[in-house]
Amino acid sequence: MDTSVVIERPTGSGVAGAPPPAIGITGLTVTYGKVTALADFDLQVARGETVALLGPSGSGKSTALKAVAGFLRPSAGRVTLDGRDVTHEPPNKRGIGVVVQNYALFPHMRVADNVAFGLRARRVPRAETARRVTEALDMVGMETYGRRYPRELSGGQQQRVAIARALAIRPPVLLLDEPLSALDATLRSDLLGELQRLRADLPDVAILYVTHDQTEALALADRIAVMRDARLVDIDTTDRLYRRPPSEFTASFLGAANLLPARVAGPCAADAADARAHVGPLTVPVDPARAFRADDLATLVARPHTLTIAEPEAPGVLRGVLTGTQWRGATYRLTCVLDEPAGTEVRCDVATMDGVPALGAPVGVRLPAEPCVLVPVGGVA
Ligand SMILES: Nc1ncnc2c1ncn2[C@@H]1O[C@H](COP(=O)(O)OP(=O)(O)OP(=O)(O)O)[C@@H](O)[C@H]1O
Repeated sequence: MDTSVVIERPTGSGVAGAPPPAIGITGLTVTYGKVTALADFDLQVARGETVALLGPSGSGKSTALKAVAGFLRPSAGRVTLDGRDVTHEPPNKRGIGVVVQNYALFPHMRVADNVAFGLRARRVPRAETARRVTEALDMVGMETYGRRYPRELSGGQQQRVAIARALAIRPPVLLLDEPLSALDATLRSDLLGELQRLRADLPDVAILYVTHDQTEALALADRIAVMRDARLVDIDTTDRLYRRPPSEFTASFLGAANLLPARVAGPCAADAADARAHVGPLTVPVDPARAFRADDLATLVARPHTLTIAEPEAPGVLRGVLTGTQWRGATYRLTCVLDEPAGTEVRCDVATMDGVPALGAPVGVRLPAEPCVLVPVGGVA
């Protein structure tokens, strides 16, 4: 008799009685020849939730999105939509709205026909199609452009039309693959604002948003999934991942971060309230992202805007030398090289140059009063 036990991973939300996730991805693996583009990837997106897939180029973000859309066939794992297994369904049966970075509008069709395309393919009656095209164009502020051709629109306008086209089918799931990356900085910022407004207009739609731009992820996502080398490395709510990154990689990828070498003062559990670590000559309270043993080497994460400048002889500061200043518009970014931990470079954002010494002069760097997060050493490429 076969006594082996097959352990199935849950595809639902994991909570008895809870609705299945709008998007459920379980153990998804995609290979291109010898390249593993996505390895054993798990992610669930709830109805009404926006999850950003954030990671460097080549980390597998678009591959994950394409597998959800049905544009490629995974070598293992499955995809569910609202609990329905769609792993082997073609894209047009999945009922998903997809927007990619280079608009992909049909050049020979007017804007209204582009937006109507998915509805006509679904044989939606003509009057209803007209109503939904107007509604979708209205949502992206393009209601007066229906008769234009794509070539008569700016890049930002074309991307709005592409979003309207995806929305016209009223999809429960919207996949956005770097939708702003082809636009210049001003347009990107405008359209980011519009996507935020649009999000509020679509309270039930689950959105998976692929980007390598942390600003977009921070602005739009409820949760961020950080990817690296075909794998999901960290996932949490946007606020928590930014304020309390669990790894050096996520800390540095999600905003500027100083990574200070530290040594753990005593054994501590993850999240322990009384944990302390030695940083240079100081012993400071820390917020451990995981359990550490006494004397473990670790890394203290401090965002540049949380550090302040002080007199080098002031108590409780890390002494160093000011090696650089850079005006960044709203703030100045100071670079200091610490005496201890020797040679460690820290960046500190200050609103004014008042009290900042001359380049090459000694300076004190004060850590924030709130404990900084302590993460394991290593992991930044
Ligand atoms: N059609 C393909 N054939 C072979 N390898 C591919 C193919 N598409 C992607 N890859 C490889 O799979 C890996 C993941 O690619 P993917 O496009 O998912 O990354 P990404 O994180 O979306 O990157 P980017 O931000 O640059 O778009 C990369 O190593 C890439 O070179």
